[in-house]
Amino acid sequence: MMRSLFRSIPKRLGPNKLVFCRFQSSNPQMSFPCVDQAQERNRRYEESLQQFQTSSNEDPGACITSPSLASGPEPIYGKIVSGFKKFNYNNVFLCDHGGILPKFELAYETWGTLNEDRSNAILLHTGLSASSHAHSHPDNPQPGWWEQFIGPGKDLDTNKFYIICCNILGSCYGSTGPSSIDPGDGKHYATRFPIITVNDMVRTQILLLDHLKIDKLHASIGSSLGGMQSLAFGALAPHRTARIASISGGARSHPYSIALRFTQRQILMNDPQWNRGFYYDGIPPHTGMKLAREVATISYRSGPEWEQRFSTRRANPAVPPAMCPDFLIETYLDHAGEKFCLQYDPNSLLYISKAMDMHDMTASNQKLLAENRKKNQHKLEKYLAENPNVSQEDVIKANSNSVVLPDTPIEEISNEDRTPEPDVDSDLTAGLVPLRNIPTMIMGVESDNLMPVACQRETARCLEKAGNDKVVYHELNADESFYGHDTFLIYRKNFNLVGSKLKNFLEQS
Ligand SMILES: CC(=O)SCCNC(=O)CCNC(=O)[C@H](O)C(C)(C)COP(=O)(O)OP(=O)(O)OC[C@H]1O[C@@H](n2cnc3c(N)ncnc32)[C@H](O)[C@@H]1OP(=O)(O)O
Repeated sequence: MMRSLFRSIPKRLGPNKLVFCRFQSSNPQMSFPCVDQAQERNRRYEESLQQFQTSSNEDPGACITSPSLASGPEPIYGKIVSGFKKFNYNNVFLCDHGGILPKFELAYETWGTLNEDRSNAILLHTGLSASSHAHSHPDNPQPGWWEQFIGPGKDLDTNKFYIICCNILGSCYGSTGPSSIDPGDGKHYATRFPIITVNDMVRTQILLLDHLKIDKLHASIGSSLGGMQSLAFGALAPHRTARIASISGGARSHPYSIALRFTQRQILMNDPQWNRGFYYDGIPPHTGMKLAREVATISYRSGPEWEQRFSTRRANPAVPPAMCPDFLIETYLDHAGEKFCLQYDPNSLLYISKAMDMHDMTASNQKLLAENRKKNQHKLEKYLAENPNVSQEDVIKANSNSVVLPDTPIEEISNEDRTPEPDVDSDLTAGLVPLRNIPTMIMGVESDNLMPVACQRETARCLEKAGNDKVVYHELNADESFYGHDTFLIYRKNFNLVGSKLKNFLEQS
């Protein structure tokens, strides 16, 4: 007679609420609740897909979510259709690596009031998986991912500034990305979506600013990938921002970060359900996503924090050791993966994380991209020839934003005592010349494993060498924050160093 084995595994439902869930093993010999859990998720997804297909005409593939995901820094966007404004750009857009988007959309949200001379706007660039919902508002009252930082009198003071937060190209939270429909054939782009760069993301945002008739920003700011974008903005359009703040970002990726993201992509792409990116009509690669998120979470936080928070405690010392989540750190990672695996589009993760890897503001890389774009101009011409109704002028304007590098290399300040630096330093210095007149705040966190503080030091150093004498550099040491990369997302009342330093920088004349 078949015997069902049950095994209890702990599950956190909220702070300090540990309950035990029971999963039935499909194999009578062995019990692996975490494996059963993935199968159960598959079954639930299949069921909800069927229900969804019968009850709605909407597309289940666009940003899939689970009803159990009702917490976290971002709202549950599910079928993301409202709560933000939309910028529709109906002209062709040529990407840095030669891909063509016949048109694109960007979701954005705003807080505060644009002043009469339109000079108080701050563009808040987001991290990898964030939506435009940085703060609550009447159209979406759920708390945003920077809820505590934005508002009247807050770090981003809405009494003074008009804050614009834009969901990035490639994402799935209302902007055009792999889960969007290709107008060419009415099907999801999936992995036919073009490779995009951080510059491409910023170029679309510059078009949004044109649309909003904002010539010059008070500041371009962001953390993590957002910090990369805020710097890229300075290289693409130095005349369009009065300040830049980059927190835990950097002017180029670190090989360690690339390695971490590569591993996540490999895990995801090797989930058979990824199906080379064409999963929108079926079950998404949720197991790959979950595992990728677990690896990502390891890179988002720090060892010292986890020592204090979890140490080597087991979730339930009363039960025998098991292969499935057992230590508190394991149940924590499991929870983080579970929470995310149906919340975000896997292909968006692939494209955006790849863009982060390729982020490199050295002069040589920026020149290469500019050359690439010139080489690919014929694609635009072909498109225009095939679509005579498209305004040529608009297309040229949209695709003219390119890096503003000097024609002649800058002369390095001579310093005989200085030990020769590796080439990359001068290359990055030359790449940052366009930012030399823009007051720039760089902030790093010593406990950051993902974007090592060395990247922030390098960015600040090269900016100074490029002639920028208004670089403000802050580094939070281990006593000031041990939350690693995610420091910028964690608000601590009366000890909010990220917010307070940013506020000082934004409000100084
Ligand atoms: C790379 C870029 O460009 S951007 C950077 C990317 N970073 C991210 O995406 C951030 C992801 N992290 C988050 O979203 C976090 O929730 C933050 C940063 C917003 C807040 O962090 P914290 O306040 O420390 O909370 P954290 O999420 O770590 O822990 C709380 C959650 O873990 C659960 N939890 C805590 N300990 C355990 C445990 N031992 N076992 C199981 N679950 C646990 C809690 O129940 C809670 O669950 P809930 O969120 O579903 O309510």
